[in-house]
Amino acid sequence: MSALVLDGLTKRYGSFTAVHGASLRIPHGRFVCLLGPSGCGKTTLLRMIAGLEEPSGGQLLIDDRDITTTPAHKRDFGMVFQSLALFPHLSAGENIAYPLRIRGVPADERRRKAESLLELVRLPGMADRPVSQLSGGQRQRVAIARALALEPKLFLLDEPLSALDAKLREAMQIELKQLQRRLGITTIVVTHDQREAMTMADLVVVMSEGRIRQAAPPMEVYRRPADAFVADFIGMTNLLEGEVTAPGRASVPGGELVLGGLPPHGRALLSVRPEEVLLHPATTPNGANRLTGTLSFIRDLGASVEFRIDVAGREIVALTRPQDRPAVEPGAAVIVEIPAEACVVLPPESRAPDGGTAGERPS
Ligand SMILES: Nc1ncnc2c1ncn2[C@@H]1O[C@H](COP(=O)(O)OP(=O)(O)OP(=O)(O)O)[C@@H](O)[C@H]1O
Repeated sequence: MSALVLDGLTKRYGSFTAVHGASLRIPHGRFVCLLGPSGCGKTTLLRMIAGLEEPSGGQLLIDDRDITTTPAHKRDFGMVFQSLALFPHLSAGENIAYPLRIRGVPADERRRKAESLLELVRLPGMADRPVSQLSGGQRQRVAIARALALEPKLFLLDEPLSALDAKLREAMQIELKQLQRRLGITTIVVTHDQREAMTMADLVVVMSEGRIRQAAPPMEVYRRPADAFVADFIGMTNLLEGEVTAPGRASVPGGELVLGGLPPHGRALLSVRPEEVLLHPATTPNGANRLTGTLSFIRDLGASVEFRIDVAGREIVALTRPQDRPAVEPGAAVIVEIPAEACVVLPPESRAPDGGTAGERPS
């Protein structure tokens, strides 16, 4: 049984469609990140799940019960917004206890519950501290504790960490993930930050232009992107365009690749992660899946070394560990090896029109 089912959820604003038929099954206890660039419809989708936005089409089910038209306050969901929306004149404890007060929970029980929630979010003994005297990260935790006060069935967060500085944000990502694991509560977070999604999610839902492009565990989204948009949005990739010349063979700029999973004929679009690309000096014997190019740039990134290679007028990026750095210098002729198993064959029509990939040569 699925905890939450989205079945063709659609949102139209006049003639503009913000979310096109989003369908997804989210089993109990999963941590889901809705990930995509600005304007892709992730907040609209979350707001439809929360009951804050009425769908123009489709259905929403929780444990097989249709809640598409159930008002937000009857859904038993906890929400944290980017703004946090804490009451500045109340203490941390009073903020957390607020939803309990609305429900008529007696004062001593409210106090006990607020204190245990403060412990849960690692702010023990802070119940009486005015919210105005808390740091950004502490306020974040109070907002999370308040959203959890009514033991919601579903925990929904919209860019909850975006106001925090980079270091605190990373720490909070890990903390939020650990908290979710401890509670086992089904959680959906909106983010535009792919590292954040990779850190926290069991299921990454990649969206663009109002559509779900792929919903899969983080490493699957990285290793087996469903299309060029996902390949390009998650991490860095080389997109190689070619033509199928024979079964299992494709010609690409600079040579030929032998690999599985190609269409029988026509165009082929391949994604190859830079860390899978092997770089050899030009003295290495040429062979299958080896393209000849010229090394144009080397970047030492500390934990890795990045090589930019001009292959038949296209740029290919390779990444190695510093200890595996080949003895090549800019301007040298090199051989780029693309192992067959490193290639992901993508639908050719999914090529992002604006490029912006590692494989795109800057003009
Ligand atoms: N009330 C509205 N009326 C008209 N258009 C809207 C409305 N709300 C959202 N949109 C449009 O729907 C699209 C999706 O918006 P949404 O806020 O869901 O995107 P998002 O992916 O969350 O972006 P961001 O990361 O910038 O918040 C955008 O083009 C937005 O302008």
